Order: sequence, then C-alpha cells, then structure tokens
Amino acid sequence: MVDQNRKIGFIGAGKMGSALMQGVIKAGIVKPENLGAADVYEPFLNDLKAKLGINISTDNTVIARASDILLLAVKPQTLGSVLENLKADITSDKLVISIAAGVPLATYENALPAGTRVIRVMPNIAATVSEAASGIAPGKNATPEDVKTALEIFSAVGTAVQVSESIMDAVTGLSGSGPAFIFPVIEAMADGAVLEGMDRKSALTLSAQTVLGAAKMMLETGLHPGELKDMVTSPAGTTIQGVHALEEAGVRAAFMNAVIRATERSKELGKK
Ligand SMILES: NC(=O)C1=CN([C@@H]2O[C@H](COP(=O)(O)OP(=O)(O)OC[C@H]3O[C@@H](n4cnc5c(N)ncnc54)[C@H](OP(=O)(O)O)[C@@H]3O)[C@@H](O)[C@H]2O)C=CC1
Ligand SMILES: O=C(O)[C@@H]1CCC=N1
Repeated sequence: MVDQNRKIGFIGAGKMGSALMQGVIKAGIVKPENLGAADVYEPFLNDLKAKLGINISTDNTVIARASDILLLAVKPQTLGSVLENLKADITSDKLVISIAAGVPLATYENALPAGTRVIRVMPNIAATVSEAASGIAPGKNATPEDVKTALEIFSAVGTAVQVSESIMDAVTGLSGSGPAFIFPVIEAMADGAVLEGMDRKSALTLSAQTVLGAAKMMLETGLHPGELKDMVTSPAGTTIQGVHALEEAGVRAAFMNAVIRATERSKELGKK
C-alpha cells in the first residue's frame, strides 16, 4: 500500500490532472492534506481546493519542493519550459511521474538532474470514475519500488499494466485516446434508437449500459470477443443484420485506423 503520508504534487490541474486527483483521493492513496496541485489557471485550483481540500499554488516550484512524488500533467508542448523551471527543485529523493502523450523518458532524464527517477504513464480520463486503463514504463533510474508505487497509484484508479517504453505510443493510441473513440459510438447507437422513436435519455442510458455490459462481460469471462459476439447473433436473427451493416461500413478498419493514427501522433509529439 502506498504510504498515505507520502506527499504527491500535481503540476497541471486540467482535465487529466483533476481526474487523477479525484481518483487517488477517492481510492485513499493519499490524504487531501498531502496532495498539492500547481497550475497557471487559478480558478481551477480554487475549485479543486474547495472540492477536495488539497493544497494549491500557482508556483510549480512550491508544489515540487513539498512533494515526494511529482506527477506532471501538463501538455507535451508545455513540458520543456516546465522541466526547465523545475529542475533546480528535483532532488534524488523525489519520484517524477509524467502522463504527457508522446514524450520519451529520455527527454525528462536529459532535462532533469542526473539520476532522476522517472516513470512514464499513459492513463485515461476514466480515472475520474476509477476505471482508467494505464500503461506504465519505468525510466533507467526508476527502482522496482518506484514501479510498485506507480502501479499502486494507477491501479487504484483503474487497471494498470507495466509495458516497455517502445509500446507507450500504442498505449496512448488505444487506452489514452480510446474513450473518445467510444463516446461517439455510444451516442450514435442511441441516435439509431432515437430515430426509431425512443426518447433521448433512455436511449443514451441503454446505449452506455450496453457498452459497459459488453466490456465487463469480456473482462469477467475472459472469453474472446468473437465468441461473445457469436453468443448474441442468432441465425437469421436481428443482431447479424446489424453486424452486417457494420462490416459493410468498414467499421473494424475505421477503429484500427483510429488507434494507428493516434499512435502516430503520439510518436510525432515525442520528436518535438
Ligand atoms: N485528456 C486526456 O484524456 C488525457 C491526457 N493525457 C495527457 O495529460 C496531460 C494533460 O492533458 P489535459 O489534462 O487534457 O490538458 P489540460 O489542458 O486540461 O490541462 C493542463 C493544465 O496545465 C496548465 N498549465 C499550462 N502551462 C502550465 C505551466 N507552465 N505550469 C503548470 N500548469 C500549466 C493548463 O493551464 P492553461 O489551460 O491555462 O494553459 C491546464 O490547466 C497531457 O500531457 C496529455 O497528453 C494523458 C491521458 C489522457
Ligand atoms: O489527445 C491527447 O493528446 C491526449 C493524450 C491521450 C488522450 N488525450
């Protein structure tokens, strides 16, 4: 169990930083008084302080100095200046975890003092509801204890797996970006039912629950998705008609391409 008295500081309290902060507090990974957040946008910080009772500052170095674990949740494009500003305050007793898409471990290891322990993580926005899917890749100075800490933090807000850094861009394309591929699917299936006369609220509820149920069934039974699909498709029934419509539209290729394109963009971000 992660020591609840360890101080965790977030640099960046936007969509993902605030999702993770809510998730780790909910999971009891850290006490609110041991959690700090820095951001350039003060209203975000004030909201978080009011909601979660955490410490806040608009000065990144204040939060960095007070933290044992520093979680970087700023955009990849902002990261260079953030690291430059923080490097004097990153001492060897701190663990740095970054969730920035695309940015390689070497960027942090080169920008921060020699020997800095860094872990690259790609979670997703479902951390808000403790259902994130995260990949974790340790840098060259990270210890097995650091990996355990990162796995504990990100397992507390969903499911976390250790991967090699070479696969992190694919994790970004799949689970980092993936929720944005599924939300339109939920909306579009609901639209189909609305077109057939169902009220919008019921349609969205049934559509979301259908996606949740399908995912849960796969995770809990361990069955292959093709086998599960076969369980639903009665011969000459309703479902196979829908499956045919999806295959005609090339939906499988479209989803593969979505993950591939997002992965390519993650690789591009890492080259900047
Ligand atoms: N959104 C997602 O689903 C996921 C995002 N990520 C990664 O998480 C990181 C954050 O993304 P996201 O939360 O979506 O982005 P946001 O823009 O919502 O959050 C970033 C926050 O950092 C603030 N900020 C900007 N400059 C600084 C600075 N110098 N010091 C401190 N804070 C600063 C921003 O303020 P302002 O807006 O005023 O510039 C903003 O509030 C990115 O690297 C992204 O790749 C990873 C997984 C999923
Ligand atoms: O779109 C992005 O760049 C970020 C990274 C993964 C999800 N959102």
